[in-house]
Amino acid sequence: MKRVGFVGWRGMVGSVLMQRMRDENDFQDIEPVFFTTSQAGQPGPDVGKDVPALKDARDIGELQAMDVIVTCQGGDYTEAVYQDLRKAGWDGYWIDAASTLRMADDSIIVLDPVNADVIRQGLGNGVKTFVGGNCTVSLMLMGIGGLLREGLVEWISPMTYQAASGAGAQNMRELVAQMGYIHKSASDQLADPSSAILELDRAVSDAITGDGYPREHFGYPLAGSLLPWIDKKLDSGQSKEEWKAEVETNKILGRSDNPVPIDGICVRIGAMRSHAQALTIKLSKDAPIDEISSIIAESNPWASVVPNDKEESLRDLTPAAVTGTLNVPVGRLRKLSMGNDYLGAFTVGDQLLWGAAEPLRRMLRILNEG
Ligand SMILES: NC(=O)C1=CN([C@@H]2O[C@H](COP(=O)(O)OP(=O)(O)OC[C@H]3O[C@@H](n4cnc5c(N)ncnc54)[C@H](OP(=O)(O)O)[C@@H]3O)[C@@H](O)[C@H]2O)C=CC1
Ligand SMILES: N[C@@H](CC(=O)OP(=O)(O)O)C(=O)O
Repeated sequence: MKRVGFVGWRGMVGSVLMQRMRDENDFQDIEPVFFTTSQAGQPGPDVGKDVPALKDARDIGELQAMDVIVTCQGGDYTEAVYQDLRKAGWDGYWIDAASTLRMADDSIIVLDPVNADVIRQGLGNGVKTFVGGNCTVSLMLMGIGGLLREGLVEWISPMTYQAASGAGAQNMRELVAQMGYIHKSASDQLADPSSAILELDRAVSDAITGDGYPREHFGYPLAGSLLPWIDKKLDSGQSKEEWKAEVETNKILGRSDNPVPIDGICVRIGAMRSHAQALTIKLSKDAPIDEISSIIAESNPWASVVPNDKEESLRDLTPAAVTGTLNVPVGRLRKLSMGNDYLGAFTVGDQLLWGAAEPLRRMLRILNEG
């Protein structure tokens, strides 16, 4: 049985990973050891079997005793520990949610329903470092990866609608606090159905722009507004989140030598934990919508096609519909007025599941099953 060390298991991504592993009985087949940066010596979590007390996540000696380390602790931790651990001679498997090592030459970005072949080849070549992809990228590929595989895509422009969870647990709290603050500020006008709508609008607007609006974590209003920038600015004028779309997609697909151009604008909206994105896809040929739909629906068990109708789209193609599930529906499929080789699409998925925890869980399973 492999000794598997878990770091970052009590954070937001880590908690989702723990839940999925419990649901799938994954702990049964491994010897889990839990680490912490702040609570060494305390009891480990309940995973249905005895586990030792929490170990210090910065203790290289303890980490070296692991066959596999799974970390959801974040990039600072990876930077602080990974190189020292490798330099100390540790040759185990490192599975990481953070972006730090994603573009390293000796790492593979894992999303096995899309790139099992790349993962298997990497394992065969002795790769030991496996990193989960950016949430938006992974969710796009779970939805329309089949079209890329079939060579139907010349380029993609994704316009994203990203949930608060991508910014962290405190930001999710802040979004709800902002919603509550708005409601409180406008409650008098809301309680009186005959009040003038512009009075309600003014109360909301004053609340959002006023000093009392909770904005410690986002810095700006999200509820009642949106944030058209995610992560830092690069010299290209892209945000880092936008830059990831092309480089990560092509690395996941193992086609960095012949990359598909992918670029768009990433936007934070007031959803809790499911990201959505509208895609403009330049097709390499005038493929019929029926063929495109079949490729998407058959590409993996979690992708599905929502018919391009109002009722189905409003019911099935939203953050509210998919949150907490592994489903990645793709809809609004239609040829755009620019020409028959321009495809419009809209897709949505839970960014804490396929966007973060699930690819790591499945990578551990692949290692365990050999
Ligand atoms: N948020 C996201 O959408 C995604 C995040 N990631 C990556 O995962 C990393 C971790 O993200 P996320 O899970 O959001 O981080 P969190 O802030 O939720 O958790 C990180 C660590 O904070 C410590 N911590 C301190 N106080 C608490 C508390 N009250 N409850 C729980 N944990 C606490 C824990 O470490 P300890 O036990 O050692 O004290 C925990 O492992 C990110 O830095 C990023 O690299 C990747 C993809 C998506
Ligand atoms: N940046 C993403 C979340 C995230 O953690 O991405 P990455 O794993 O690439 O750092 C978002 O804000 O929605």
